[in-house]
Amino acid sequence: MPVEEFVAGWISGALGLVLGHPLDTVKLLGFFKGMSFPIASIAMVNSVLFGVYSHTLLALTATSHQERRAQPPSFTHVFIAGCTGGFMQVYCLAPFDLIKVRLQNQTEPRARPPGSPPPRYRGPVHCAVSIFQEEGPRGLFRGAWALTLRDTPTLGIYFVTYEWLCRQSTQDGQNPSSATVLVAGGSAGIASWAVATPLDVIKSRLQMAGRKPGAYRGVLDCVVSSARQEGLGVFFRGLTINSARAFPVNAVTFLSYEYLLRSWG
Ligand SMILES: CN(C)C(=N)NCCC[C@H](N)C(=O)O
Repeated sequence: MPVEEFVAGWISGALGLVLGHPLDTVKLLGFFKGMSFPIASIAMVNSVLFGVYSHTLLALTATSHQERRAQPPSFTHVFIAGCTGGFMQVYCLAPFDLIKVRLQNQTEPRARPPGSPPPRYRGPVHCAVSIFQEEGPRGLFRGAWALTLRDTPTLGIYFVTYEWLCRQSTQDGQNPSSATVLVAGGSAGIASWAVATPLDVIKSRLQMAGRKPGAYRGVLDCVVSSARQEGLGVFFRGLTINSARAFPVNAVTFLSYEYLLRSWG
């Protein structure tokens, strides 16, 4: 099995992550202060996403990455491959995403008034161990179903948007220019996050609820009670920051992914 797509996905995910670092720091209250954990986790998730996407297209169309400009796959195949990549990366992403959300929602030590109790989780590893001890192994996958609903279709949309925009401004059989890849990749990031944001809100609420008594009974219950209590606007919370971050992160991710695969021939 060719591994270049997985390696290129890992490196491009890491580069996108470094670029998104300032916005993640704002969004995540210091979670990305250290880069080693996100690089080991989110870049690995990107590697699964791009690797599975490319291998699914290979299975569906019998074309390798290099052959796909001359013989472009149909958008239906691109969508199916994107959904498959999105579905497969969820089970790798779920525990890391849960840790991120739990850390994001606790007060930063720097901001704590003197005398207040220390934060519940001391860092990503302590957070993972505590969840495992308190909620069992399944606790680490809390919110995974909402994450599956969020990522399966949205990653289909992600790759279709990218491919469609590249083909609009590229002659048949040619590779898209760097400027085209940057714009198409950034726009794919924005389009996918715009669609993903409502389920992102629900997923984060389920992840935060943990095993608390009175917590939501499931995805639907969380959707209904959030809408009843806070109105439909609740589903668009975070849309602006998600989009502002999505453009540069995904522009760089796609540019480095394409560049690496082209230079490896
Ligand atoms: C809407 N979703 C979930 C995505 N488009 N995911 C793929 C892009 C991942 C990239 N590292 C990012 O954080 O934007």
